[in-house]
Amino acid sequence: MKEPIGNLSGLKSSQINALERLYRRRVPPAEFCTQELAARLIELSSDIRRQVAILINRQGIVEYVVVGDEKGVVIPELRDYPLGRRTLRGLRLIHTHLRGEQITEDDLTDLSLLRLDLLATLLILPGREQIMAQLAWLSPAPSGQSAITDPIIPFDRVDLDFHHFVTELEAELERASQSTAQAGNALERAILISVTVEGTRQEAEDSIAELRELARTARIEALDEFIQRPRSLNPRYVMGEGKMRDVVIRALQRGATMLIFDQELNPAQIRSISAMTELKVIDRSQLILDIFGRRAKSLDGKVQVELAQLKYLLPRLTGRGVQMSRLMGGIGGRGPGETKLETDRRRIRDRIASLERDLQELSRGREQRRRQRVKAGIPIISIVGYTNAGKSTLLNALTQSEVFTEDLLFATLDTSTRRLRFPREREVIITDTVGFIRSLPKSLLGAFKATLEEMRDADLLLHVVDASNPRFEAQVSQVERILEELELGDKRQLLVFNKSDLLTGLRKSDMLAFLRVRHYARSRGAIMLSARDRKSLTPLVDELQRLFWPEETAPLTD
Ligand SMILES: Nc1nc2c(ncn2[C@@H]2O[C@H](COP(=O)(O)OP(=O)(O)OP(=O)(O)O)[C@@H](O)[C@H]2O)c(=O)[nH]1
Ligand SMILES: [Mg+2]
Repeated sequence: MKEPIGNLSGLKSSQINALERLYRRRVPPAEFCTQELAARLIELSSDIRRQVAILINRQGIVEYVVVGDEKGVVIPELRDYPLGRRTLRGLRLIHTHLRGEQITEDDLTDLSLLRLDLLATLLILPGREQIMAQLAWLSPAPSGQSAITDPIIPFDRVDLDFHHFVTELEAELERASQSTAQAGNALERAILISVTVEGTRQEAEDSIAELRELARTARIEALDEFIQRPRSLNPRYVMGEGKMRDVVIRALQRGATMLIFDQELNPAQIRSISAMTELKVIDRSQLILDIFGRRAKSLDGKVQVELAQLKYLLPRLTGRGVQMSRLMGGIGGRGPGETKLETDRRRIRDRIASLERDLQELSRGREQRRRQRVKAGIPIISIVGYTNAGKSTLLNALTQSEVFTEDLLFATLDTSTRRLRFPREREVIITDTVGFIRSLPKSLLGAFKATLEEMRDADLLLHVVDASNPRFEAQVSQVERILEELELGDKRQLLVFNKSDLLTGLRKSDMLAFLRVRHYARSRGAIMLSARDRKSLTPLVDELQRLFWPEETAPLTD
């Protein structure tokens, strides 16, 4: 037999038994609550001077009996009724108000956050005997008020065919959330959130624009964006609790399945936000990890990504099971895997240790191959740059090969190495590397280990920039900063401004922006080219030849 939940202290056992018997009640499908049940709730509630709440499922079975205090009642975690992708919980909440008060803001917050089928309060107005009721339900209108509240009326005048009502409401809510979400192959629908106390609004916007790109790469549809720039960060919710709640309600209204934060959340923040909602809560790092997880093809890449994922998750595994599973569930229910999820921290540590051994093994193999190359005395060039700059395309164009390229972030995770032949039997080795991105957490840098090793060996770093990206300056500095961090700042570098074909359009649409790019490129001695146009590569090839074989003055023949 189920027991009542909540504030039972000081209650007589007869009172507890009476509350417990509420679990035996049944409500017919057409009614939201029977007259007798309503009367009983009022009676029990005034006897114990506390609010009493019941949650009834669609079969009319009482699933939870909850006791509050005089002013309110705390709804427990509805573990057996996860929301998942449904728009409504499948539970209605009926509770008593002791002082004849109207439905409160807290009641409406419960309704919105829990996505209840219906919220009803039962009350007796002062000096009256009759049981009164007030009903509220979620509004299907995609914007504006999230709930609709009826006036208080006598219980016996409530005219509601519950089954019909809830079916219609659910269909309407479903339609409303679908109309905001585009049909497509998106795995998830997300609300993007940036909360920052540093930098300008423009910087926050640029960063969230990039987060949108990351989301697109992970096949997540971004439904909406919130940028908050509070004076100080809230330690529990990053933004203020009330604001966080508004965002969550908004997200549920729009049919979102997850919240993505542009800033890294600490474990405590992920926990408190997850306690507020069943939406998945992830941050930029986790999103990047997820993309890496999908994109890693080689054994080496896979091992490194799993390692980075586990290292990221380990300190975050202090929560209860549910939160843990949500954290590790990943996007579209993937991630390091549901089975690993139940394993405890100990097993994760073991796994980390074993992956690290694998990695060492793999790294030894790489080391050997590299040593051979160095011994052969062939110059090595590493192509580096921001993600999506066109690094792989340039490698392909230079070496006439077919490395995978795509207009998504992190198309390349595994390094590929090609030979570029020059006249007179000269050649260099060119390696393609994973793209950089801002706010790349340290734990993720480890995942680039193979790439990094390649870069250490390089005689020259070819820094490729997407000249058509409005944020190219910031991207150049990001890449330079990461290279500094990797202690590669002193390596010889050549700046290449790629996608020059797109600048013709820019010149027409935004002359000033065009001049800015050109000025910047010239002042930095960059080579302009388009990796899509092989003819435009000649200045680069000439320059490489000049750099590696300066004594030769023979003109390039190609
Ligand atoms: N218009 C134009 N598009 C280009 C040019 N070079 C590359 N692209 C496109 O830019 C996108 C990204 O190219 P990739 O070569 O995959 O970029 P990457 O730097 O290797 O990206 P990651 O591997 O994701 O870091 C692709 O859609 C390319 O077709 C260019 O010169 N002009
Ligand atoms: Mg690439």
